[in-house]
Amino acid sequence: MQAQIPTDWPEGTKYLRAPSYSKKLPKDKLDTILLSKAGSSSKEPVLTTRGPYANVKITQIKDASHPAHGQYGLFSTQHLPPNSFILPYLGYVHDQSDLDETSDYDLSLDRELGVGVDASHMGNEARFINDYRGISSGPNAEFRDILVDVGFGILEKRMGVYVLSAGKSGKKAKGISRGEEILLSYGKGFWAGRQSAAI
Ligand SMILES: C[S@@+](CC[C@H](N)C(=O)[O-])C[C@H]1O[C@@H](n2cnc3c(N)ncnc32)[C@H](O)[C@@H]1O
Repeated sequence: MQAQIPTDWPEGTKYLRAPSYSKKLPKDKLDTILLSKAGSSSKEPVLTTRGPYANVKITQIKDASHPAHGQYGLFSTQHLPPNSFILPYLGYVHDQSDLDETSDYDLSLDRELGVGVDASHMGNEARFINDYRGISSGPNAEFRDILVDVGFGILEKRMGVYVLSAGKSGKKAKGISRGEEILLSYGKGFWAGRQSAAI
């Protein structure tokens, strides 16, 4: 039986159900990502999760006023309550010795160790989440550290995408409505980097 992949998944990009580790990642860095369940006292939530994700849909953007018109975005297929987990951000886990500086899909996993997750050639639905700038007044989702129980007594450190907490604003209290685009903040650094690359 062929394993399922999401509708509209791009040809030539590998669909991942778990992170793919660079062979150049040294053991001491790997040991900060793959933790023993028995010895772990981490505060992060421990989840079990595996794609494809039915709560989201990869959709081509047809609205000409959308800044990523013609590209893809990630939309919800159901109401997603405030503070709820949506999906993990999967990709190629690497350090600075194995970095693609041209990637627009590279997310930091551990800033101190210089470890990132690059979803340019392989990843899951999360690689399609756009930045809110020019689309909405703010993001409706954010990255949070998570631990995933991968069995064999191992917890794997990943980045998870969560719906923003309700906060004080009435808008955020609704969470993400069915059919709404999921939007993150990539951070100003992402756009500043693109600007300097274009010069
Ligand atoms: C991680 S990808 C997001 C998915 C991408 N739209 C796709 O179809 O593969 C990041 C790229 O999406 C585009 N993008 C994301 N948010 C955007 C925004 N607010 N305005 C313009 N382009 C955006 C940019 O081309 C950026 O380099």
